[in-house]
Amino acid sequence: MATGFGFTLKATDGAARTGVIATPRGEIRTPAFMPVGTAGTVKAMMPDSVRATGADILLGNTYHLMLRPTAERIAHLGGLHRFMNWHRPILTDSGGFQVMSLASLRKLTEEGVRFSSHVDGSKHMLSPERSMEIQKLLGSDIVMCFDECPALPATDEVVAKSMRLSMRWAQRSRDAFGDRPGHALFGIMQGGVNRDLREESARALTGIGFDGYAVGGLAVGEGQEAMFSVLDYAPGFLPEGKPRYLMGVGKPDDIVGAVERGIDMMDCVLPSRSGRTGQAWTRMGAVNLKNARHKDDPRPLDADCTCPACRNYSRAYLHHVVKADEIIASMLLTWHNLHYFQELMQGLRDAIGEGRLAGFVAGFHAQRAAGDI
Ligand SMILES: CC1(C)O[C@H]2[C@@H](O1)[C@@]1(COC(C)(C)O1)O[C@@H]2CNc1nc2cc3nc(N)[nH]c(=O)c3cc2[nH]1
Ligand SMILES: [Zn+2]
Repeated sequence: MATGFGFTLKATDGAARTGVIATPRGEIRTPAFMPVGTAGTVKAMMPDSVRATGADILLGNTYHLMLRPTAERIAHLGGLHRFMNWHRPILTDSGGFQVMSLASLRKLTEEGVRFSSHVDGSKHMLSPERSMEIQKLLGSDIVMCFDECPALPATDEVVAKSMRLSMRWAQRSRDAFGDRPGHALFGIMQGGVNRDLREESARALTGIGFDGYAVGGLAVGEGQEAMFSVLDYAPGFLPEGKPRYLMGVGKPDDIVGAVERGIDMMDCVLPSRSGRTGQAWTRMGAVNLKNARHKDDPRPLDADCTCPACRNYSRAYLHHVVKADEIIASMLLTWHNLHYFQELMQGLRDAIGEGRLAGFVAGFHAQRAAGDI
């Protein structure tokens, strides 16, 4: 790991691991869930509230911040931590995935990607070198290589061609990142759902050498079964002593299955995005607070949850403010969802640490199957 970074494995249970990533801005307990703060904010949350849910690290996006307010402006104002008032670790995605999923008029070449902003149509370019420069300007603690994530389904030929481009871009990212004590660079494995291509990608990345390794190219619509079939072998292609980060995942049962298969870090817009649409995630399963059945229900969302929404409000109130599209609805449900996701991560960390993950997972699934939610 880079100077100032260290990953200590504390326990394993089957393929699952629990440990700590030490960084200059604080420790990250793994397995870790990273709330997504795309444009310098975890939507509907104050930074102190994000911390209160149990988050050790959050995610920012090169693509969004380079367009607005620009990385140069954030650097001029003291960097992303100062700008958004979050002084613990930040991981930034490198922009390639967001360009392909959000920008228009994209032109992909060996050099990089030229595209038009989805914000104002202005012309931009991202390359491994420019992505490293932007992430350095932002001051993020964990920098992601610039890669290309092919949309699935795709032929093996298309996936292979894209993966090999990403591996050349990984080398260029490494070269451009240089030696930055206190900052880590993570490589991103590609290869779709093809085991040989995944292994080829892992060999290429470990040959270059990174402080951590992401499993990319998943959570792009392939479905849980296909994702788990890749995770049954892909983490094992990566160095045991380095963090393994599964990008863009996911629903609670995706998270549990990924941790069982050796993943240490995850991020997903789900808890925050669904919180803004009236959807709550609970130990018993998903609850849609738009549903009229809640309008007279005096019970809390989850009587065993200690978050502000569950401690102080009824389902009837949550239903009312969701239906009225009140701002507090997004605040309360986002807080609850992030609190639940972090509580799930703590449960996983404790279970792995005590060698009882199988029982924890069985209980997790049993709770979701049973009872009225
Ligand atoms: C764009 C947005 C907001 O991010 C979510 C969500 O939409 C959406 C869109 O389609 C679904 C699947 C429904 O979820 O996919 C995102 C979650 N999956 C995901 N995020 C990723 C980020 C990644 N970053 C890099 N650099 N490389 C990758 O290979 C990569 C793969 C990823 N997979
Ligand atoms: Zn709650």
